[in-house]
Amino acid sequence: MTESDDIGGVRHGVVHGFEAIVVETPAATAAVSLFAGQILSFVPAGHEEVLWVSPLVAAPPTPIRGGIPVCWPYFAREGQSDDVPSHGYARTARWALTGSRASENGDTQLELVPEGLDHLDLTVHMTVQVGATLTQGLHTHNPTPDPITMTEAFHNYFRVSDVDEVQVDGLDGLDYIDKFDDMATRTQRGNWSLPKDSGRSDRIYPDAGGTYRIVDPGLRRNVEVTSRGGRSAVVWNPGEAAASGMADVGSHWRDFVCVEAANAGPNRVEVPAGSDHSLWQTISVAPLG
Ligand SMILES: O=P(O)(O)OC[C@H]1O[C@H](O)[C@H](O)[C@@H](O)[C@@H]1O
Repeated sequence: MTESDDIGGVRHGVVHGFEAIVVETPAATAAVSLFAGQILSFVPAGHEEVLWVSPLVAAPPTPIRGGIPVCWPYFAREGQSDDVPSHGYARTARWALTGSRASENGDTQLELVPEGLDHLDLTVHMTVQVGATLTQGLHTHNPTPDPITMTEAFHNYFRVSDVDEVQVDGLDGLDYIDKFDDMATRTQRGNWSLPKDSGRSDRIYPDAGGTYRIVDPGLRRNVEVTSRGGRSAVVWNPGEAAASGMADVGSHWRDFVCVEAANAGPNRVEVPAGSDHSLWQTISVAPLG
């Protein structure tokens, strides 16, 4: 998509203090920050805000705490030296809107590219489709003559009633790498809930099934994430003690859980020379029955 059709419902605005592309369709509203290409808001018609953005969010170039950070071309500092920014360069780049169009079903599609990342070997662009569901695609191209290995994530911050009261299903029986326990491998038994003993979670679930559901009795809704091209799930909340040392979380740690669609840990992606790779996710909301 290199052309912009002249469609209604797409405008520039300021959301949470960030210059953003605001999308309004009959089925939903959404906003994408041009700093970081980060989706900051998704509100399907008849529902409340799905995403959490910290009320203590800092100004650029500090990464935005909340919404959907795009971690690219690596997750955390995996496979990198210690002196690189956490979660890659895309989440502190300025992004440009390169296309917008209406699809046949009334959804609005955006295409965005990060600027100033020409020093990287890989290139990337992102598609965002706003409708009753939110679909996001991160498309990596390797223009070099050699294969390149990468990791990545959609680092979704979901707004919840109380992280202590929600569960995440779709993970039962999976092994996970516990980043809060020296990368120990353990097995998930039943749904995820915030561990009562440690009060925090930083888990990579490799080879996960691709469908994860946040069950939130307090907000009386399920939020479902389905991923294609993303073999890992990550579930993160720093818990009270660590959050108190984070300027942009603090006392608000209960208000979100990150359930991320990723390729991380052992699920590195090798992009062959001259080839492409896409990470997709779709987010949907349903009332709790
Ligand atoms: O503080 P950030 O760089 O935004 O990272 C926040 C978190 O992201 C992921 O979930 C990682 O697994 C965590 O280890 C990390 O703490």
